[in-house]
Amino acid sequence: MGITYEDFLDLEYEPTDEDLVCTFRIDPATGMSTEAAASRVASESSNGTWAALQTGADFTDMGATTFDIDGDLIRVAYPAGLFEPGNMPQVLSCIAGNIMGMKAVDTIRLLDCEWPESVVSAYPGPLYGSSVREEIFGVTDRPITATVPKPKVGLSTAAHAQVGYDAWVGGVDLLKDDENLTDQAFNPFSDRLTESLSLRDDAEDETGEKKSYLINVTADTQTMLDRVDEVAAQGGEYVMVDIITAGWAGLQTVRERTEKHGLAIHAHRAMHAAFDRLPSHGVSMRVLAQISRLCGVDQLHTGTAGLGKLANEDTVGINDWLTGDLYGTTDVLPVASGGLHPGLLPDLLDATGTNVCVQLGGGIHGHPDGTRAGAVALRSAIDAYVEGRPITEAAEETPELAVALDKWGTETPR
Ligand SMILES: O=C(O)[C@H](O)COP(=O)(O)O
Ligand SMILES: [Mg+2]
Repeated sequence: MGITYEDFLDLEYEPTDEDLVCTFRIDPATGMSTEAAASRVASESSNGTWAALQTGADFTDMGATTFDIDGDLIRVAYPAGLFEPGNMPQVLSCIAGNIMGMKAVDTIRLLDCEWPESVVSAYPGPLYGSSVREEIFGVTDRPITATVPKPKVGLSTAAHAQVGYDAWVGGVDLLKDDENLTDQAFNPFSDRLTESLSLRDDAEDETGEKKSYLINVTADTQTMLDRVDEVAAQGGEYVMVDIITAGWAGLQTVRERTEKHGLAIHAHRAMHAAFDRLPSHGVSMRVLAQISRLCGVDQLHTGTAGLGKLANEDTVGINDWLTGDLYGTTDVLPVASGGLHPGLLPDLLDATGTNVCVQLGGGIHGHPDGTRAGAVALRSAIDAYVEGRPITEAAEETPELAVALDKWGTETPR
């Protein structure tokens, strides 16, 4: 028995319920037919290589099959047995591994995956998902809100916590660390945790509302686990992980530990654009979101439907996937963040619906009257939207919102 590229292309093949089906867009190299490139994608991502191989009796065929070619789109079916149960790095070493750099294609993009139940069931999925709104904050009718103090790094521990306090009492639900704030000398992790949770308690007393803190535990895996334990011991409800830079293995290990403590995971996606920004190459944000759900994040940044400062692909489609059914697993709460301000909220929430977390950094702290006023403006805009009122009407009663709308209007920042 030998294996050659041709063995990985079968346009008559019908995927089974056990197969993981991946859709790729490919641009074959000069002189390479689509069929030849497509068969190489299936080969290199499963059990083939550039040379024809001889196999003997002690061999389980874990070959993938390209079963559909439609212009530059190809679909590849992978047998579930190719994948180690619950090992996301291993899955990605198949479906987004060597093929991303192989010369048979000038570009290749993993656009979408259809995950079989046999693969999904080996992952924990989120502990809370969008139920954080109700379970942590007791909120059912509105998006929850978050804010990142700005400047994103450099604030002292006391100043950072004070910004959190001002935002909480102004009406924000969640204080969030920025993606590059972890444990630096100007604002050490442990001090920040203690001081912020102390002011959180004050803000809860003052407002009568539940408040919480997304503290960034991102580091090497052992340090992340220590920080997760510390957050739980101090009475936090969440940890935040930069899931792309920390890596899927680290995230999976953190997810095991957060389960033990009942903590939720807020996932920041910094560096995702290295994979998904160029439309013809890499791994789509849609697939990164799917992987995040399997690995068990509760909240995930998914963009702002084109309204904010960051380049976005299909925010609405991704959010639908994250909140849709996946064999009964818990959903994920989408987080809209990056260049938002109150004037953009109606269009944003029209696009995403209200089962989201809305995060404003500059859109709160850049308010001419400061953080607390910025937080009041955000909350007023959210409440008006949920009540079905124009935010311009709410601005007549809430001067903080009027000032924000006057400053930013409905412009999309860059
Ligand atoms: O981490 C984030 O989500 C960003 O720092 C958002 O900041 P911005 O609201 O000022 O764009
Ligand atoms: Mg940020």
